[in-house]
Amino acid sequence: MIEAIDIHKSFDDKEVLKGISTKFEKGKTNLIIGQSGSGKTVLLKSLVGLHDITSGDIRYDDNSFLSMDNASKKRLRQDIGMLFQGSALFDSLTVEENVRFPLDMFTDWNLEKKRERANFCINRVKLENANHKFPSEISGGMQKRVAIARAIALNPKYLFCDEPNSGLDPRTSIVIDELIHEITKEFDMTTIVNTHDMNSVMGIGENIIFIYEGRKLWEGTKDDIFHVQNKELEDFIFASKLFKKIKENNG
Ligand SMILES: Nc1ncnc2c1ncn2[C@@H]1O[C@H](COP(=O)(O)OP(=O)(O)OP(=O)(O)O)[C@@H](O)[C@H]1O
Repeated sequence: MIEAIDIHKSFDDKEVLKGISTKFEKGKTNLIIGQSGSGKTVLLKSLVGLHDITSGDIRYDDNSFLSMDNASKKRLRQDIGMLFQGSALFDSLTVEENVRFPLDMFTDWNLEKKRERANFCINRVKLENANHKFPSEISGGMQKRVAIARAIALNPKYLFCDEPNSGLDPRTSIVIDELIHEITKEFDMTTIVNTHDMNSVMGIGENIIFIYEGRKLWEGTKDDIFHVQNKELEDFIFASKLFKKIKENNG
């Protein structure tokens, strides 16, 4: 579990996160939703330590991130898998080399063991036979799978995904969402996904927090979200004509 405790984050005199507290649960896909500019990416980066927060705390399984010494932070980083916007693959490396990269960086395993682990991850995301291809030779959806395989290479306890569906068509987006959801269950990870895609919310939203102008305005599950009386959340959900129609049809 990851806990955010009253997180504030400012850039100069601009306060972007205004006191966010929540719990991201283990074995669940936790979604952070909100319109563009609401602070989702700043929150995600703050949670993994890419931004220093202005005040508050972050607890990883009850260990305060701010109180950790450098050695503990380094160990924690190896327990964190990250999936960035785009896929951030290395163009000059093959699929297998991309997936092996964190193992090359963080383990002292021999080549055979690293290849075995990389291939396990590649097979897990159903990319058998793509090992020797370069990113430019595979589709956007396949690149995203490679990025997922790389993110789980070190068998992380925590998985962070920033807009995993950006640039993908709706069908491929569903496949990627389902893959993230499946591996979360399979490896019992605490997964946090930033998204403004309502299809993702309805597909994999087990625990959702809604951010509006740097504040958490609501949290709940996909089953609750349509019954919430909150103007900002309704504006966010029903910005999509499809979801507006669904609501009208359900009375
Ligand atoms: N390094 C920074 N310096 C100053 N302001 C920043 C910085 N990073 C983000 N911001 C500001 O913080 C606010 C929230 O940005 P953030 O990227 O978290 O939004 P978001 O909800 O992730 O949006 P999107 O869905 O478009 O990615 C924006 O006003 C942005 O300009």
